[in-house]
Amino acid sequence: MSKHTNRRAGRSGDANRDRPAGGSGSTGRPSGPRRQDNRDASGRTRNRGRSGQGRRYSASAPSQRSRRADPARLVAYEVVRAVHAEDAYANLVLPPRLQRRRLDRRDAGFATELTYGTLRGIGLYDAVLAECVDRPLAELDPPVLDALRLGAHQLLGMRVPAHAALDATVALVREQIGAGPSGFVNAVLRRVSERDREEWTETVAPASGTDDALAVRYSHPAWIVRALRQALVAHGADAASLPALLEADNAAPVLNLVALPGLGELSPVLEAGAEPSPIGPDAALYSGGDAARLPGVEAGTVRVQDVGSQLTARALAAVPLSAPGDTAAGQDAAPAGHAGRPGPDGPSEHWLDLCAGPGGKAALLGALAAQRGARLTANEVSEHRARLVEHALTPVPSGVWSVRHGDGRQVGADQPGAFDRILVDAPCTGLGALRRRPESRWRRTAADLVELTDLQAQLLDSAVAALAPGGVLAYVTCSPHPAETIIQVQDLLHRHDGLEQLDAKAALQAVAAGPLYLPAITSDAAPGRGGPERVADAGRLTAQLWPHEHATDAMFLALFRARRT
Ligand SMILES: C[S@@+](CC[C@H](N)C(=O)[O-])C[C@H]1O[C@@H](n2cnc3c(N)ncnc32)[C@H](O)[C@@H]1O
Repeated sequence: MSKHTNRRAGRSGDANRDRPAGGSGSTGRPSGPRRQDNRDASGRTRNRGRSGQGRRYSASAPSQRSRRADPARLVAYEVVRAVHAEDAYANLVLPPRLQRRRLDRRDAGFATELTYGTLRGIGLYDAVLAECVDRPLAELDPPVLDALRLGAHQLLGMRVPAHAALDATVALVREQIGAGPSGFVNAVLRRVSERDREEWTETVAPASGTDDALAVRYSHPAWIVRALRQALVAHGADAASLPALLEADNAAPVLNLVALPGLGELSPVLEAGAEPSPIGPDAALYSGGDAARLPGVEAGTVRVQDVGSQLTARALAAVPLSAPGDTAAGQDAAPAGHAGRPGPDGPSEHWLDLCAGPGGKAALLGALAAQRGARLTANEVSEHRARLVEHALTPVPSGVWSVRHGDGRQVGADQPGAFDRILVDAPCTGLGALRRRPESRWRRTAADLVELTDLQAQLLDSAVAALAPGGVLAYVTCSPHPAETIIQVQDLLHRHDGLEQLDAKAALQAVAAGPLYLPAITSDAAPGRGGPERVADAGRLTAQLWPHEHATDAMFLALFRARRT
């Protein structure tokens, strides 16, 4: 037993469940029943106010009634609770709560970092807390556990001075949960504050450890650590960069912006303090806080969008189609100067975004289509997200685009051979965008892969059916998982002889504003489906971006052209 385990707070079998061991720091006893169901019918945890609905504590010990939760920490607490008790998404519930509490920019920044950092860091913080509490964390009241996690992040992730982190968290617990647990929380956080982050990390997850230790150290589920290791190898990257990738997942991403081609202006955004992106054309990086105040953002002509996403959409728009009579297009993916412009007599191109919601890539494709004289159909299965796509496309001239609300798997049957360029930005595990969705790593399971890869394959088959002869298909995921990327591509080529794979690395580099590091995949690293060379070697022509390498989401791109027979 480590030095710390015998100083754990709270004793098994203690009559007062959330009371710290040894009594030090205890500020009161629970006044309500010892254990009751503490969730209401909607899954919300309640500890105050209603009889028969969970543990109740006195709101505050008399001597401490004046100490209130500060609004920034209260917002973070409410959001973390909503994520855990109601399956809410932090990025959706945080902004309205920041507004409701009227937090100024500084406090809003603090609340955001506290919320997101706590949610990302739960793996490490729970391992630390488990060293400080003498019962399984699952036995703690969920609101108390969340308050401890918020305290741990302030102490170990935000370098808030220990006295401030403790006082403020204890005041929050006293106000929101009750005086009894506040003593317990105080005692546990004191134990946490006895070591800094490095010391705690070495204690709970030694650096020389296995993938399981890496999982704790970098606060990822172990199955995701293993999947990301496999993904790095499969995509030709260095497996030794795994810690850097995991660390990048834990950093708040800098805001990425794009000025829609022909519609938005980047220079006012740069004048407002944004930096030009080194790799995205007409793209900028902004660390100055609320993007809504930047010129063009409210009008939707400048949009918040990951630069990796931007590049994949631009690559699809730029690759040449093959013209009638052109049978030797090969893997040429260099952009044609006038790709997509209507020929003197021919009809304009028709583009399809098969899985368009919420509309980030559709907006960029719509703007590019408008410049090229092409039309865009943006399809989305969810009605709510289809409305978001319409909203995203509002700045694009109305004759250019239309939104289709329906299952993408039907489009191939409904409109065979109708589209010249198709984007399949498929629903995926999102393992490449973990930094953006702080709670998602804890919600996903390896079992999700089965359903998602099946859906991806069906959407791809539909897209192939909807592709015109000579037309181009882009398959994009925000996951580098081999099953969702290279293996999915191999299976697609296996099913469709008429597809010719294009060089996605070349296509991505051709549209980028600066050099991209896109390592070659050696055949021994490629995950195997075997089969003919065009299938077995399919990974070689795909492109994978990485957060730790390109400061983008881990976007995957594969490109195909429908052969003319
Ligand atoms: C990765 S997101 C697309 C992101 C989008 N391209 C963007 O840049 O904003 C995948 C989308 O596919 C949608 N989707 C899921 N199943 C679908 C289906 N069967 N047909 C069409 N869309 C589907 C989801 O609702 C989700 O909006």
